[in-house]
Amino acid sequence: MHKPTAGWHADTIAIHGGDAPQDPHGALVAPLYQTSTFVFDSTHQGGQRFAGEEAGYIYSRLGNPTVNQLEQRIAELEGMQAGAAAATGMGAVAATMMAFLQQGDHVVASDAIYGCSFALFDHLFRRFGVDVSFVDMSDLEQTKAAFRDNTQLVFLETPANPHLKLVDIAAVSKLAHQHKARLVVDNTFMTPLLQRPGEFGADLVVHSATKYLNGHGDVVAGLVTGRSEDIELIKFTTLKDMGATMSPHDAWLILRGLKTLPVRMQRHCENALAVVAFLQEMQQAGMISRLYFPGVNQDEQSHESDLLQTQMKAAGAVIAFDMTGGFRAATRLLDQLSMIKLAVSLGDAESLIQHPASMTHSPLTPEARAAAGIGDGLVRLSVGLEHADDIITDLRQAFTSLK
Ligand SMILES: C/C=C(/N=C/c1c(COP(=O)(O)O)cnc(C)c1O)C(=O)O
Repeated sequence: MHKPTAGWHADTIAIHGGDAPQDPHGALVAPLYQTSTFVFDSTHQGGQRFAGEEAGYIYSRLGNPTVNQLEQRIAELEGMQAGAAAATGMGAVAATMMAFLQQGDHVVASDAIYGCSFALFDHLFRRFGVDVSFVDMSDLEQTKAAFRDNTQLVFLETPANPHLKLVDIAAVSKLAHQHKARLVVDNTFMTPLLQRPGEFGADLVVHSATKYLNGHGDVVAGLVTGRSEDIELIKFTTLKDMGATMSPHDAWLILRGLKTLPVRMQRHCENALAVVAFLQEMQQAGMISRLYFPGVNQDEQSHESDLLQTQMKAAGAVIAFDMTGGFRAATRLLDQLSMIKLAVSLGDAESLIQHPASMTHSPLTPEARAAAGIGDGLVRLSVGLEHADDIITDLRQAFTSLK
């Protein structure tokens, strides 16, 4: 039966997007194809499939019906032509970047990115002869100056991990394309519900699906979307041969999580605004020296409020703040919380809090951490789906205990 996907809202695509594998029994939820390999009718058919002469599945590292359904759904949500699924967010980042790089190439990367993405670029890529320039992409002149004749890729996160720095996707995309480079945007903190980087010139959009997309803290996975030819290259060179493909079971869980993504993002964002208001009280009380949340520091980046209007539908639900008392105060605060969990990751139903300098961004060199403004007093909070009052009550008792 033809599915009229054109014109659907994201809320509908999140539930019905992607072609469900044919099921003879009419199951509402497509069966999970938890299989490593697929049986051929004949030797000839097997050869035809390997040769690409006949459509059909071969082996789950090369493609799987459940995984394909997810890849199609995330591509429809991002408004991109195609998608590819990876075992982790880092698998998606690595497979995407390496599909377009070779020894002697150059990458321009934002200096505000997740610690392991920094480590992949700064440690691993350099070992294989790819040079990376890390720049403050809120400074377009500095960004422009970083390009070289051999620049093949530009990589950024916005809002960036850990303190939500915003980057003008359209402006950086223009610079990338002027230099015949592709722009890769990591959209993990927003999801396509709040931001679609492809609409502002991103060529490839990557996600840690571990976070909001799955949203239940029970999967580690990654996704990338883009033009069909780029996604094919990623799927059938780096992902296939690096072996960083997603399991069918993880894809099935993420398909399940995506159904509630729209309502979850709405609640995450509502809760975050209430928590920001409380943290602003702590800032006025002198316990927080600086609060990071899109649109909060109007003085710093009025351009930030423009971007919040033009490329984002909401500010998201990750908040960061510098404790006035530095590392010691940050440690005491985190250790005092009871309902909010002291754990890395983000985008789960449970509120999670962590210390970037010693945890998620510990792979950064001290110089890189300083350049990215990640101090020892910085705390990052992923606001969950609990009742906002209960989140605030837990924070309030922890702050009170510091007095
Ligand atoms: C512990 C992990 C955290 N982040 C991860 C992450 C990844 C990498 O995603 P996998 O962890 O490989 O699924 C990619 N892109 C972004 C913006 C991320 O925040 C964390 O920050 O808490």
